[in-house]
Order: sequence, then structure tokens, then C-alpha cells
Amino acid sequence: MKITKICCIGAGYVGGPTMAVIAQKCPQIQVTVVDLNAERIAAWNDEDVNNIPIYEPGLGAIVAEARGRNLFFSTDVDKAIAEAQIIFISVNTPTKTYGKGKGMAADLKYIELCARQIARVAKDNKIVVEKSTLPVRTAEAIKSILDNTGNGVQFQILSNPEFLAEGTAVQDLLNPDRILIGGDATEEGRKAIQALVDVYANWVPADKIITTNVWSSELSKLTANAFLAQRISSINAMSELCEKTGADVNEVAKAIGMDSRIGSKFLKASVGFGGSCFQKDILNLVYIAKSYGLNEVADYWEQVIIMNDHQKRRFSNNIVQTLYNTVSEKKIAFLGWAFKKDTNDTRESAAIYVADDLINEHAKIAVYDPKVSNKKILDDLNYLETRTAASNASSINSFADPYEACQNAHAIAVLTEWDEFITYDWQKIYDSMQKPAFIFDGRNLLNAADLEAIGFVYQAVGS
Ligand SMILES: NC(=O)C1=CN([C@@H]2O[C@H](COP(=O)(O)OP(=O)(O)OC[C@H]3O[C@@H](n4cnc5c(N)ncnc54)[C@H](O)[C@@H]3O)[C@@H](O)[C@H]2O)C=CC1
Ligand SMILES: O=C(O)[C@H]1O[C@H](OP(=O)(O)OP(=O)(O)OC[C@H]2O[C@@H](n3ccc(=O)[nH]c3=O)[C@H](O)[C@@H]2O)[C@H](O)[C@@H](O)[C@@H]1O
Repeated sequence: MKITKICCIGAGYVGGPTMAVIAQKCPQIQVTVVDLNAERIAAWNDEDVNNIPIYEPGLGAIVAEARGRNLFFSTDVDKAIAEAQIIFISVNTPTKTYGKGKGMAADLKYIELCARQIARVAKDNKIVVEKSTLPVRTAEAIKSILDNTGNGVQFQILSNPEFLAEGTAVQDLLNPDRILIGGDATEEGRKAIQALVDVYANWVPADKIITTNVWSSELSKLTANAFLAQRISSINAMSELCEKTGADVNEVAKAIGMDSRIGSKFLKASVGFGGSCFQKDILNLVYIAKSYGLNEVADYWEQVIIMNDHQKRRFSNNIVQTLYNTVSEKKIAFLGWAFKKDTNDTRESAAIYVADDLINEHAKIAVYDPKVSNKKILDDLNYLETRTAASNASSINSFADPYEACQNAHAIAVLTEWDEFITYDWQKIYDSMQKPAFIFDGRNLLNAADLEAIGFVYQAVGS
């Protein structure tokens, strides 16, 4: 089957970059990304690619190259569905905030809406691709909705989870470790799989494109995120033991990471992992395991989240304790608010929870993040509903200049590992701060010896 038109529902952190790369690498295919959010689509269409809604290194150049040629962003969902041979569903699948499975299960209402819209609009056969991260066996539900339209249209459902990480999305998409495609073992299923394989084969080597059954593919995505998050919780658990014993977690990570069976990546101790997916996907995994009565399996994975919550809380407790058991009315400067460097995404960022804890202790927080706005910071805090919006607004403020954020502060907390923090004039910052001047480095980013030589009291995670 020759693919000439692709549609992607959802112009977010996954749909936008993924489709931009497909469009760049497959100029023969027309790629249309659609979303209900008109503001977001307008931003994707902004003449100045610096204003596209997602900050990812290298993304602006790819959008500039493909947009208007074979990459389009639109709010006309029906038209894009009707025209496309392949429809990617890349909408959000957040943790449910209501009803059965509240706080654990994935909320599939947006997925179901997409399925119903495709069922309503499609007039010819379609390949529907699950790009969103979904509970295992979701394809069954999608198929049931699509097959009950009664208009004779044939649908093939594929699972093609996305493994990109934010901040490195473009590189991850251009050089993926693997592309995973799950589909039915029927002849029609195999044809659909091949059609999608052929799209990726435009730039991904054949040996990196693997195909499985649908359930393995769906579950592999949750498994990958669970394993990655588990490594962080494992090293963070060791960081606490290091602090008690005089071991240094960076040295421990290096020593174990040189064992080729363990590997060196994802062993960086931190204030705790954030991001929209690790917590959501593990909670979903826990919920699925419980729903099959697999309580030991559920408990095992839930511990990854428990450890992560502990690590965030431990970080804020330590700040309070070190500042003589009170941060009331003290200015604490936050360097970084995003959940990791090189992204403007703040979802589930550890910074939000650390700020919330410190505001409970009546601290005044001054934030500097190169890519996050004051409005976003306030929205993130208000979302927790710990206190009124007015109270949050009077407790936290953001600055466009890091030196101003740190001026007169009692302490600095490093919450995101932005490279620029390393190059600051730390003597100048020290001179402007209250004494003793504390730094709590939640990312083990800065040079301890240099800062201590200036006069800072410096504390890292796990040493
Ligand atoms: N953010 C990431 O780095 C990764 C996310 N994922 C998964 O990809 C999925 C999407 O995640 P993000 O892109 O981060 O979410 P996002 O929230 O940035 O984007 C989702 C978009 O879908 C739109 N949408 C929702 N329902 C719609 C509908 N019925 N019709 C049209 N548009 C609709 C929303 O308006 C939103 O713009 C999730 O399942 C997530 O778990 C997977 C890998 C990486
Ligand atoms: O499904 C998803 O959404 C994605 O989730 C993660 O990607 P992402 O959350 O964008 O970023 P990561 O690099 O995994 O970082 C997640 C969090 O863990 C933290 N982290 C990461 C690595 C580490 O060693 N230590 C550590 O604390 C980061 O600072 C960040 O807060 C996975 O890495 C992607 O493969 C996956 O596609």
C-alpha cells in the first residue's frame, strides 16, 4: 500500500515533533497534525518558528523546512481524518482524577472520543495507530468502537508507542534505538504493519524496526517507562544511604555503571524524577496489575513511586532542617522549574512539590528558569489546590535574571540541570546573598570544591 496522506490527532509534545520528523524524512507524504486546541495550532503555524508551542532543540528548523510543503497544522479534524490512510492517535492519556481508578488508571476519554470521531467520519479503509501510551488491551476497545459503525469501513489497529524523551526529542526521533509496531497476525494486519514499517524505513535502518503482537507492543511501552523510572528510584534510594555512610552516590553510580550488565545511563541521583509520563504510566501499570489480582506485582512497581515521593520530600525537609529548622519569610531561590533541562515542560516537575512544601513553611520562593513563564509556575502550584491562588501568588515570584532571583536569598536550590547554571558568576551570586549562603543542588550539577572555596555551604544529593 502506497501511503500518501497521514493525519495525527494531538499536536502536543509527541504528535508535533514526531510528525515534523516524519514530514521532513518523507517529503512524498502529506502529514496533517490536528488538535482541538486552536491556540496551540495557531502557535504551530506561527510564522516565527521560535514561537512554536514546544521548545525542543532542533525542532524549529525541521518545522521551518517541512511546514507548508508537506507538514500542516489544522483544527479541521474531520477533514484530516477523511483524507488520511494512516491516522495516528497522539492525544493525552492522563491519570484519572475521578471515578473508578481515580489517581491510578489512565483516563481514556480522549482516546475514545478520537475513536468515535474516526468511526463517524471515515468513508474508506483506515489504519489507526495508537501513538499515545495506553493500558495493555486498549486496542480491543478502540476496535470495538470502530467496528460497530455499520458503514462497512475496515479498520486495522496498530500499536506504535513513542520512546522519545523531552529535551532530546529530535535526536531521539532521527536516531531511535528502535521503532516498535504491534499489529494483528492476519493478512490485513500484516499489510497494515508493512505500510507503517515502510514509512519509518525512509530513515530508520530495517534492523531497528521491530514488529510484535498488539498486546506486547502496548505493554512494552509501560514496561520501558517502569524500568527507566525504577533505575532512578534505585539510585535515589542509594543516595540516602550514601549520605548516612560517607559513600558518594556519583562514585557508586560510576562503579556499578561500568558493569556492562547494568550500564551507565539513567543512574543520576536527583531531587526525584518528574515529567508527564513516568508516574502516570507506573500508576497505570499498578492499576492494571491490581485489576488482574496481581497484588505482589502491583506493590513491587508502586514502590518506585513511593521512593520518588520520598526523595522530593526529603529534599525540601533537608532545606528546612539545614536552615536552622525555619524558612519562614526566608527567600529561597530556585534555579530551574522545568522537569529536566532543554524543555519548557513542567508537568510533575519535582520543583512544584518542593516549592509547595517550602511555602507550607512560609518561605518566599524566587524562581529563575530560562524557558518557563511566571504564569506557568503559578498554574502548576494552583493545580495542587494546597492553598488559594492569591496565597500562592504572594509566596512565589519568577525573575528573568538569575542574579536577581538569587539576590538576598538565604539559600539556592537547583531543581533543573540547565547547562547555563554551571557558567554563572558564582562569586557575584555569593556576594549578593545572606550569610551563611547555602546551595542545595538537587541535580549534582555544580562544582562543590569551587563553590566551597567561595564560601558557600554546598549540599548535593547522595554525598
Ligand atoms: N511527552 C512525552 O515526552 C511523551 C508522551 N507520550 C505519550 O503520548 C501521549 C501524548 O502526550 P503529549 O504529547 O505529551 O500530550 P499533550 O497534552 O502535550 O498533547 C495532547 C494533545 O491532544 C489534544 N487532544 C486531546 N483530545 C483531542 C481530540 N479528541 N481531538 C483532537 N485533539 C485532542 C490536546 O488538545 C493536546 O494538545 C500520551 O499518551 C503520553 O503518555 C509518549 C512518549 C513521550
Ligand atoms: O513516555 C514518555 O513520556 C517518555 O518518558 C521518558 O522521557 P522524559 O520523561 O521526557 O525524560 P527523561 O529523560 O526520561 O527524564 C525523566 C525524569 O527523570 C529524571 N532523571 C532522568 C535520568 C536520571 O538518571 N536521573 C533522573 O533524575 C529527569 O531529570 C526527569 O525529571 C522516557 O525517557 C522516554 O523514553 C519516554 O518516551
